[in-house]
Amino acid sequence: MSSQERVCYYGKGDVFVFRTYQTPLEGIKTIPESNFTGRNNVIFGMNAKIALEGDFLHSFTKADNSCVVATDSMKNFILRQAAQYHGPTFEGFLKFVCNRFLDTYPHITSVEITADEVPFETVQVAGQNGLEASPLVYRHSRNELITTTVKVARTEQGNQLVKQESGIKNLHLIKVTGSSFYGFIQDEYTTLPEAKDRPLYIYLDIFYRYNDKEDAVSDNPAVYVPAEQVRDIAASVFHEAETLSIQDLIYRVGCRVLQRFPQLAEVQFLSNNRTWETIVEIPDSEGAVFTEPRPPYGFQGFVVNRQDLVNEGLEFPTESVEA
Ligand SMILES: O=c1[nH]c(=O)c2[nH]c(=O)[nH]c2[nH]1
Repeated sequence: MSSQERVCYYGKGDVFVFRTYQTPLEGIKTIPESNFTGRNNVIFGMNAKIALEGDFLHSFTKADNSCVVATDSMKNFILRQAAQYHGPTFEGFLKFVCNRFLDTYPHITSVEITADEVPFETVQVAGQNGLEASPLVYRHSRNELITTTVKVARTEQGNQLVKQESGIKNLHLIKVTGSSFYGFIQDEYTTLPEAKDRPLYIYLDIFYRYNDKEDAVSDNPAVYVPAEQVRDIAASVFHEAETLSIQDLIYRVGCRVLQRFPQLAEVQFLSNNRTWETIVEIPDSEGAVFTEPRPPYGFQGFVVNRQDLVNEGLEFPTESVEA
C-alpha cells in the first residue's frame, strides 16, 4: 500500500481567528420565518480545526520531519490568510485557505477545515435618539453558533471541493405548552407516563448540504443559505406545530428548510431531549414548577432530503419540473 492510500493526517485545533471589519454579508434573500438580512461582520470570529492529508507516512514510520509543516505554522498560515480574504462568509474563507495550502505545499493532497463561529451580539447603548446598537461594543454570546466544514483535494483536474456542510450548533429551544408524546410501546419496561402536553426542551444541531457544493463557497448571496435563517425556521416550526415527538418536529423543520431553499439537497439533525421534569402542578393554573431533567438523555439523528418533499406533495420530482 502506498503512503497515498494509507490514512495519514495531522493538524491543529482551537485556532482562534478574529478578523475585524470583514466584508459585510448583504443582499441575501429574506424568508417569512426570519428577520435576518445579513451580517455586518465587524467581528468575523471563529475557532478553526484543520487537518492535512498527504505524503506524511515517513513522518510517522521513519521519524522523518522533512515534509512536516509544523502545526504551529498551520495556525500562522490560517491567521495570515484572514487578512487576504475579502469575501463575506466562513465558507468562502475556508475554501480560500484550503486552496492556499494546496498551492503552497505540493505534497499535501487534501485540506479539511471546520470552523465554529465565536458569536458576538450587538449591544444597545444610549444614543442621541434613545437606545441604539453600538457599532463598537459587542457581547460574546453563549448561544447557538454557526459551523461550517470545507475540504478541498488536489486532483488531476485541479483543486476540487470534495466536502462541504454548514449548520448551526447548540440551538436550545423550549416550548412551554403544545407538545405531546404518547402512543409508544407499553410493556414491562415502560415507566414513562404518556404526555398530552409537556414542556419540550430540545438541544439541536442542524447541518445542511447544497445540491452544488460550489454554491456554499461562492460568496454569492443569491444562493447562499445563512445558518441564522435555518435557526429561525426551526423556532417558527416549533411555534406553529403541535408536535407528537421530537422525531416529528425535526422532520417538519427539515421539510420547511428544504421548501425555503431549493438549492439545498438535505438537512441533518442531531437532537437531544432535555424536557423539564414536572415538580408541582398548580391547581386552576396553566403554570407549573419544573426542574432540569436528570441523565440519561435521549437523542435522535435524522436526515431529511428532497424526496421527502416529493412524498409530502410539497415538491414535484425534478424530472416533472423540467418536463
Ligand atoms: O420526543 C420523544 N421521542 C422519544 O423517542 C422519546 N423517548 C422518551 O422517553 N421520550 C421521548 N420523547
